[in-house]
Amino acid sequence: MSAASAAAEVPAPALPLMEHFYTIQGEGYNTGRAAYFIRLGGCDVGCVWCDVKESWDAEKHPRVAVSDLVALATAHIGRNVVITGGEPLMYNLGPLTQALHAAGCQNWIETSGAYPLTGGWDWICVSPKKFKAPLPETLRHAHELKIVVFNKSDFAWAEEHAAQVGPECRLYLQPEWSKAPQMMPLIVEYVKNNPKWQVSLQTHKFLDIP
Ligand SMILES: C[S@@+](CC[C@H](N)C(=O)[O-])C[C@H]1O[C@@H](n2cnc3c(N)ncnc32)[C@H](O)[C@@H]1O
Ligand SMILES: Nc1nc2[nH]cc(C(=O)O)c2c(=O)[nH]1
Ligand code: SF4
Ligand SMILES: [Mg+2]
Repeated sequence: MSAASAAAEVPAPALPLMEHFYTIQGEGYNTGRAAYFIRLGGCDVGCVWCDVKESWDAEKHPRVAVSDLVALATAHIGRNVVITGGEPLMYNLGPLTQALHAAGCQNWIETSGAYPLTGGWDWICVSPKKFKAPLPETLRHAHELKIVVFNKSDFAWAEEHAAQVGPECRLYLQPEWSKAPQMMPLIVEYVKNNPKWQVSLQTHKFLDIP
């Protein structure tokens, strides 16, 4: 047996699955588009304002085989799949993204960029965090940079990261959900004065959908 066919018979490692749902992408460039969300468990970045802290402990979530994840993601008419978490890049996403592509999916990722980029992606959203710095290599691959604005010092921090992405990368400022009433007027003024940036809102929270 060749090394290649032996490798093909080794099943891809199962991944901890917190939740999965078919919804509308609520944030950033692909806002408004139907997408199947796969939320992997496990994150050690520790954002104080994280809106999905239940995802952090990978052990709390069952491991699911790649083939079963693909079956879930392709059970609806849409073929856009968002891999999120938790921090999805804590895992090697090569086998999952390969299987999703083979099933005709478009693979999108939501990541902090704190771990090496693995897998094949049609859209990469990097949302860097102060709590664990993004890798320069991952920032260079971003199609979209999405900065969560928690206080007014975050605009200068956003510019530091905008200087590290490629020339085609879309730039978004998204208010931290609980601070939106205070931060939104500042974001509006900032985008008016710095039009390379765009506003991103967590529209799914206004719509009360997942
Ligand atoms: C829950 S995270 C999971 C993916 C990855 N760990 C990350 O942080 O990019 C998904 C997206 O939600 C954003 N997010 C998390 N908590 C938020 C909050 N309280 N307000 C606004 N955006 C938030 C993150 O910055 C990220 O862009
Ligand atoms: N509708 C919807 N859009 C999203 N965009 C990014 C999300 C995430 O938690 O990664 C998310 C989410 O949880 N729901
Ligand atoms: S990196 Fe993402 S999942 Fe992890 S704590 Fe921060 S917002 Fe939450
Ligand atoms: Mg979310």
